[in-house]
Amino acid sequence: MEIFKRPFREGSFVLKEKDYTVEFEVEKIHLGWKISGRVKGNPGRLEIFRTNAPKKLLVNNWQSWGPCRVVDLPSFTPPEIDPNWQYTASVVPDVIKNRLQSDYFVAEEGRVYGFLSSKIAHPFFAAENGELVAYLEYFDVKFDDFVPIEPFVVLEDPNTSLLLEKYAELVGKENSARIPERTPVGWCSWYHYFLDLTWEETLKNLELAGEFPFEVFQIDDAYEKDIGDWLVTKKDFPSVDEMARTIQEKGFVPGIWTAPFSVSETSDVFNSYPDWVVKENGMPKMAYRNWNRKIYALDLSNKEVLDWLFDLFSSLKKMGYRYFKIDFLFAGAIPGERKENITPVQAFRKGMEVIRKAVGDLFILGCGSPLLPAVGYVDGMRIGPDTTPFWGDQIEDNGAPAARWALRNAITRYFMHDRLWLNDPDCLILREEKTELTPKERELYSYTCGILDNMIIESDDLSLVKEHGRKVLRETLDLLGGKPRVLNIMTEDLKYEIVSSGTISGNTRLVVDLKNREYHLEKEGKSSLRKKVVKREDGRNFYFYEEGERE
Ligand SMILES: O=[N+]([O-])c1cccc(O[C@H]2O[C@H](CO)[C@H](O)[C@H](O)[C@H]2O)c1
Repeated sequence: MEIFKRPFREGSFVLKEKDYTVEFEVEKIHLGWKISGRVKGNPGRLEIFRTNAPKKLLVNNWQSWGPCRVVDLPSFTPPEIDPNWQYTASVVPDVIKNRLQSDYFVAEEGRVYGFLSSKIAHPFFAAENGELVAYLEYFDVKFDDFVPIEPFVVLEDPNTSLLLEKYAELVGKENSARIPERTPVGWCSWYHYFLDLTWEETLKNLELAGEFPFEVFQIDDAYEKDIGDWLVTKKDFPSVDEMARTIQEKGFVPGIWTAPFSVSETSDVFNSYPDWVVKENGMPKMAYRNWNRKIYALDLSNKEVLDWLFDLFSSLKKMGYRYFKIDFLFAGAIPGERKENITPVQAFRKGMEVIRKAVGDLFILGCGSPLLPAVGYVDGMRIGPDTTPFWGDQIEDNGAPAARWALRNAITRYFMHDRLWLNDPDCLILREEKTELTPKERELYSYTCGILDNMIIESDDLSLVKEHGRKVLRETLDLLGGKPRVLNIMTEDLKYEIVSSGTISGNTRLVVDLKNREYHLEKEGKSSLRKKVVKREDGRNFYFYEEGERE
């Protein structure tokens, strides 16, 4: 093992290079070592750590939709990257096009290597000629004064799941993670209606939602005039204000979808302020392509842009929205030219900070988001690709929508839940028509989300949800409240064993096979204990169980 190109050992060190200086310390911690320090100058792509690469690795993509999966290094070949989506694949696309890349952390059997934050640099690992190398990418930004490097840990124990949980606990503490006490349960329009949602159908579902155990009623992509023009609705919809009022009057928490760091080439906001976006050679730079348009990224280093964002979310809050799904957040962190010379990660966090300030303590669900830089800003986070009303065996495991890969990510990123935020495994689809999912697949998806104690949001035309769907939803909610662990996280056969102690249904165990679409669920009986999560003074979460009625 090497640290800053020297043999790995404890102590304090200084590394003086032509373009930069690093001061760092290697210390022993529980289950391993921690490396922290500071850097000054122009560090570029800074090598932190180097070790022999194992054959089998748990590899993680930087943002919500990307895969977190076990990869066999000897047989790995770099994937094809769609130029319209190169930044969802990687924020350093030159790396992923040539090597195996893992962002933020990487695990092998018995060992986890991980960075505790991404506040300035982008931390990643690359496999190079049989070695595993950890880098901090500083995107050519020069620092006149010392700035902290993102702390790095090496953790060792035969129980890899325990190590990942420990790693997440350290990340949560480092970033003052927000862990809401209550998991929102609700309805979302996207996975039935997609862009064809109408106000008439919204009202129909709002009426039916009263028969379901929902708290949140969230309108997704469809209502807005254009990407960036969030306060103007399409012809069929009433005003954004009236939508909130109508949902509120029915007794639900009004929820709304936006993609706040994105503006389309046709939007009013871009055409009024073409200077507000991230550029390349002085010209607006395409962040990604969707909705048949070029999408640009707002320059979050620009004070005017931040003021606009603050006003947008203050307005939505004032209208009565209390649940904000903020999507395509990776756009805020793409590399490119910005007004101020700060890293894309720093810019992204300025945007997140402003949204959090504007909405106060209301619920923010991150989506399409860089993971580590968002800890401490979001309450919930999508941790996988979009689900689909079909299983998706034939769909590639690259972040494209597929129920199978969405659920796989909910399992492999289970340890983030309750430590970095609440995990959103994406919506349950429980309708009996206009779906190719079999009853077994619908049960399997839902019960896995339940035992993982995740957010439970359903997305259906509720008039198509019959007795089976209602029962599955009830049983899913009864699986919440436990402390889940995936016992065989490093498995390659997509057959996972999950246990959760202290759920509403007692101690539970689920074996779920994503290849053969089979599951086996065991419940030990209803628990009379109720789970409590208390934030300790040191910022970590303390879990305990007490006697008494569950809420
Ligand atoms: O369709 N796509 O190409 C595409 C690419 C990437 C993400 C994506 O879904 C994202 O946005 C939609 C609304 O547009 C929903 O809010 C999903 O829940 C969210 O995850 C869709």
